[in-house]
Amino acid sequence: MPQTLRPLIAANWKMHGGLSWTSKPSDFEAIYPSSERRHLDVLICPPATLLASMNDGVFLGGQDCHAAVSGAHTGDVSAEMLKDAGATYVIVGHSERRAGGDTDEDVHAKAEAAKRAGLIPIICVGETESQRDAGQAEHVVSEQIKASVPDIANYVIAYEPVWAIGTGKTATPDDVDEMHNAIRAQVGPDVQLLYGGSVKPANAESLLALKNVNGALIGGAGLEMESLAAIARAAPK
Ligand SMILES: O=C[C@H](O)COP(=O)(O)O
Repeated sequence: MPQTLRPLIAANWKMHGGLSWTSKPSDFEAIYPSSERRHLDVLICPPATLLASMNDGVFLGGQDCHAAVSGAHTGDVSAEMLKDAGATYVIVGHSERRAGGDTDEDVHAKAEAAKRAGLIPIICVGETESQRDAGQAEHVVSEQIKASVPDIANYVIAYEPVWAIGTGKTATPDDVDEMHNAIRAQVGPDVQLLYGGSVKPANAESLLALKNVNGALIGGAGLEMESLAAIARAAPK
């Protein structure tokens, strides 16, 4: 089925990588040249320490931000700092940050901070395994969206079932289809919806072919440029 929204293939490197890895985005360009991928966008979200050293033909993003512009917030990075270092996007509300204490209200404030700084927030939502088993998945995700998404025009939603992250368990295309159709009905036609959770080259095509899946948020398989490129190549043209 034709997609109306441009695919976004996003790699979240989490706490992996160092300065010796800075050749990787240029490796990506060699493996899958931008001249062949004008129909999609590729984003790499490295650790903040690497952002300023990367500038190789893909979009860059942060993995989290503080809601304030600056101040006495030891260890934090503001959206403005990410922008200054070359970011276009920032992930907010990743389940690994929510597990560390981020509430929907925090995620809402961080998404507003992203807009203030001129970044596009990728707002993550997703249910736990016990919530899914209890039949609450759609309700949980809908409530997270209501509470986490501010009144801004330009944002991305990443649906990441917590039980599928880094586990090798991928939601079935039917499960993803059902959830993404529900999210689409809630947020309207203009918001890119990414699926995340054990996306690999082997399952990317079936997930990216779904009508309301407009890209992927990739953890482990996004660390290697070959597998990231294979996933990107699976996106519909
Ligand atoms: O941000 C990415 C997600 O947490 C997915 O990670 P994963 O692809 O390793 O399951």
